[in-house]
Amino acid sequence: MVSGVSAPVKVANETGTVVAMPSPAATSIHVDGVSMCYPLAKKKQRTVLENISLEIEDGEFVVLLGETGCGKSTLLRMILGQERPTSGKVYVSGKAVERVDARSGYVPQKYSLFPDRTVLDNLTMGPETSKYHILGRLMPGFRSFRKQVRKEAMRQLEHMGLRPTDAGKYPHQLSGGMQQRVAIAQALMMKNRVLLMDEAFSALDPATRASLQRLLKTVWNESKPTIVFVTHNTAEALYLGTRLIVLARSSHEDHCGSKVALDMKLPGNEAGMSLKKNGQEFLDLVDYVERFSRGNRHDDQALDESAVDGEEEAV
Ligand SMILES: Nc1ncnc2c1ncn2[C@@H]1O[C@H](COP(=O)(O)OP(=O)(O)OP(=O)(O)O)[C@@H](O)[C@H]1O
Repeated sequence: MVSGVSAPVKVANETGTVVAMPSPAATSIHVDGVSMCYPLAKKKQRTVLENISLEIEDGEFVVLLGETGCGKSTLLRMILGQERPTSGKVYVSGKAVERVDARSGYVPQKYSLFPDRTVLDNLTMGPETSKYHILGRLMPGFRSFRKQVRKEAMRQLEHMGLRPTDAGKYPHQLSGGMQQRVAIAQALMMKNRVLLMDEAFSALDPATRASLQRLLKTVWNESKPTIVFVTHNTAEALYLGTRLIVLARSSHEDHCGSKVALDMKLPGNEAGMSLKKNGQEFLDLVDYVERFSRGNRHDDQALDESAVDGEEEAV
C-alpha cells in the first residue's frame, strides 16, 4: 500500500556528514517541494502547484483556502495518494505516499457513500474489508469482530446526531446534511489520524453547515486528529482551523503555479474558542486573508492578534 521510504530529515552524524533520517512521529504530513503540472494542447503544460513545502504536525486543524482553480483539491488528492506530484514527494506519518493511502480518511463534497448499501453497511465495510478478505470471513474471529464493528458504527451514528433507525436506511433516503454526517462517521470508523476534507460542507444549506461545523469542532476537540479541510469560505476557515494556509498564484501565466501565500496560526481556536462572526475585527481579518487569496502577497499590513480572539459562534 505504502512504500517504506521515510521523509528525509537531514541531520549531521558524529563525523559531521549530513545524512537523511526518518522524520519525527510528530510530523503528520510532510509536503516536500511538491509541484504539479497538467498537460495542455501542443505539448504545453500548465503548472498548478509550484514547489510547495509544508510541515503539518500531528493534531493540527489546517484549513486550506484559495481562489477557485488554485490547486487546493489537487494538493489534497496528493496527500491522499490519488494523484502523484510531477516533482517532490508527500509523506504521511513519515512514509512516502505512493498510491491511495488507507492511513488517511477522506470526505469529499458529496457522493462518498455507496448508494446500494445501507448506512450501517457503509460504516462497517471499511473496517471489515481492511481486516478480513472474503475467505477470512469464514474464520471464527470474524463474527465477534463484526459485532464489535457494528457496535462502534452505531456509536458513531449517535455521535453524529443520527437515530438508530437511520442505520437501515439507504443514502438516497437521507438529506444532504445527514449523508455528510454519515460520510464523516465513515471516515472516523477507520480510526485514521489524518482526515482530509474537500469542500465537505459547501453543498449544504447554511443551518446544516453551521451544525456540521460545530460537530467537526467537537470531533477535533475530542480526539485531535490531523485535519486538512479545503474550503472557499474564509469565515468558515477562520472559525474551524488552528492553522490557515492560503494558496495563490502571482500570475496567470501557465508556468506560474500556486504557492503558499499565507501560513498563519489561529490562536483563538487552539483554546477551543473561535472567532466572532460579525465583529469588525473578524471582518478585518477576513478581508486581510482574502487579499492573500487574490495573490496580493506584498500587502504587509500588520495583523492585530486581538482580531482572532472571540467566543464560539457558527459561521
Ligand atoms: N486531471 C486534471 N487534468 C488537467 N487539469 C486538471 C486536472 N485536475 C485539476 N486540473 C486543473 O488544475 C487546476 C486546479 O484544480 P483544483 O481542483 O485543484 O483547484 P481548486 O483550488 O480545488 O478549485 P476549486 O476551489 O474550484 O475546487 C484547475 O485549473 C483544474 O482545471
